[in-house]
Amino acid sequence: MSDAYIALADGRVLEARTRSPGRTRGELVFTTAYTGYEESLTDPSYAEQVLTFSYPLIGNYGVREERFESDSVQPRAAIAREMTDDVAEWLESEGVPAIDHLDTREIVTTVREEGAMACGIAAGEDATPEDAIEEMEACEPMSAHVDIGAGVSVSEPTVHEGGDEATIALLDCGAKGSIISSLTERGADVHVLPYDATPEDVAAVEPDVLFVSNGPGDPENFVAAQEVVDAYAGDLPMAGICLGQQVITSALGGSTEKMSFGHRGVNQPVKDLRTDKVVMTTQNHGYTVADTGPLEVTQVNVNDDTVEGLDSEELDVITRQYHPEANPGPHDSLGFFDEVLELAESRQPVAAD
Ligand SMILES: NC(=O)CC[C@H](N)C(=O)O
Repeated sequence: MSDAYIALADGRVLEARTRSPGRTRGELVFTTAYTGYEESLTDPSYAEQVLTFSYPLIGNYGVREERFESDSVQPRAAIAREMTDDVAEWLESEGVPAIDHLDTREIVTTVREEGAMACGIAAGEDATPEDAIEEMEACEPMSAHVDIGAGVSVSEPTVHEGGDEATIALLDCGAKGSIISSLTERGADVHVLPYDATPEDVAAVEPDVLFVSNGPGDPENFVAAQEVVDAYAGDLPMAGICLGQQVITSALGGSTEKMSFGHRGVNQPVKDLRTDKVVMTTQNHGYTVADTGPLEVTQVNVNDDTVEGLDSEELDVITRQYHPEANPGPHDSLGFFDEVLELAESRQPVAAD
C-alpha cells in the first residue's frame, strides 16, 4: 500500500511506503555506496539534502552509534528500495522522514540526467501527493541556505587531545568525526572552532596547521572561513577536505562551481599526477573547484577530470576534494593525514594579520 509520495522538480510524483512519517523537502541526491549507511546518514555534508541510496537494501548490519560521524541524522529524509526496521526505527526516533518500496533506479537515472533537483516528501497515514508537491515547491536551492554552517558546527571551541605532535585549529564547517579522530590518532591536539571563528580565535589556539573541514551547501556561503584563510595565507600551513578544499581555493583567489549531480559513493577513482598512481576514494560533494587560483593540481578524478587534490609548496597548502578519512570507504588515501602532520613540523604559530 502506498502511503508516501515524493514530488520531483521535473513534475513527477512517485508513490512509496512510509518507513518514518513526516513532511519535508530538500535537494535530491544519490549515493552509490553499498556500505556505510550509518556514516552517510550522520555526515553533516548532507544537511538540507534528501539522500537516495542506489544500493537496494539498506540496514542489513544494524545501527551502531560507534559508526556515527556526528550526533544526529543529517539529511532531511532518506530513500531506499528496501530499508530494514532497524534503520527505519532509528530515523523515526530522530524525526527524519524515510520512504522505501519505490523504484530508486528511476530516481538515480533522473538525477543523473537532469541533475540534483528540488524534491518534496509527504509520508504517513494522511499524506497526499499534493502535500509532497507543496513541499517541493517550497524547496530552495542549496545556495540559498546562506547560514547552513550554523546548524552543523560546534557553537563553542572544543579540544580533542591527541598528543604533542602538532596543534591543529580545525574550522568546523560540519566536520565528520573521523576527520578529527584521524588527526588525534596521529598524535595531534585538535582545537575544533566554530565555522564563523575569527582570525583572532585561531591565533588564540597557537596552531601549527589550519584545517578547514568538510561541510554542507555552497562553499561561497562560508564567508568567515574564507576570511580566516585569507588572513593566514602564507603564514600558516593549511589543509582541507572537501568543502575545506573549496573554501581554501576560493579564499586564495580561485573559484568553485556547482556540478550537475556531484560525486557520492565509495569507488571514485583518483589519479595522482605526480606518481601516476590511481586510488579508490570515498566522495560526497556537489560543488567542485573551477579555477584553482595559485594552487597546483596534484590529483584528478579519472572519470571526469575534476580537481581532486591541490597543493602549494610556497603557501604550505594541501587539500583533497574526496574523503581520505574513508568512513565508509576504501582506506587507500589515509596517508593524507600523515602529510598534514608533516606540514606541522618546524612551523611556529603566528599572529593574525
Ligand atoms: N563533503 C563536503 O564537504 C561537501 C562540500 C560541498 N558542500 C559540496 O557539496 O560540494
